[in-house]
Amino acid sequence: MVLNDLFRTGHCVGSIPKDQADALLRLVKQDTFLPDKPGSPDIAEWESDDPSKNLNVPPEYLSFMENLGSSPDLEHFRAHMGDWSRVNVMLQRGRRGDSMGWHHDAYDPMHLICMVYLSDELWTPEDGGLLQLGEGDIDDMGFITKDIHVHSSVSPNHGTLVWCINTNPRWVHQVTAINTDKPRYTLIGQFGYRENVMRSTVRKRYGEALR
Ligand SMILES: O=C(O)CCC(=O)C(=O)O
Ligand SMILES: [Fe+2]
Repeated sequence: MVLNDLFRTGHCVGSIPKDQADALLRLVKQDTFLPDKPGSPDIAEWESDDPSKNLNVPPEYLSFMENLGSSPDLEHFRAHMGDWSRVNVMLQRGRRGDSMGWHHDAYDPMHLICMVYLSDELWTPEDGGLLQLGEGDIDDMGFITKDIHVHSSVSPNHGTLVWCINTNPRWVHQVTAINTDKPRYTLIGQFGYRENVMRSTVRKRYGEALR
């Protein structure tokens, strides 16, 4: 965890050990994915619409994320706010043509999120599927408006780990269109507090259409 990067730009980029990435990729390849909206990545069948209420995360993924959340790298956060009492996990498979527009993870009010990429093949920028991390002005609802300044573009290579602060709605991310037949796997972790999740009225605030 590079605190300067994280607090200057809202994100930082690192990696997980190769043996852990290899073990996760083996699991992911055996998983079943269901289609989401056209143009959006497929989602693991064990996911739920409300990640904070999902009790069906396979234990191998959950334990990996719980370990990541308790790593010394995150001590700064836990010193301020206490140990995470809720860890969400999601898994997605993007394919050619899929993309995701600029957003922060407003669909669940968790404090810190991470993305872990898993792949057998090497990704180049020409393959698309870049995770872009940016910043821009927001409207009164906390949604990004326009003129996003892109801080980083990250290819989804095996073992890459990206941390994002999810409490500042100016810090957003998107996924550019995938231009290759390589499957693009993302394991997503969200770290926060059960109390906040239970009290959340996200759909009341942002509307029922929110994912
Ligand atoms: O797959 C990625 O790189 C990003 C996924 C994401 O932003 C999300 O599911 O909210
Ligand atoms: Fe996201």
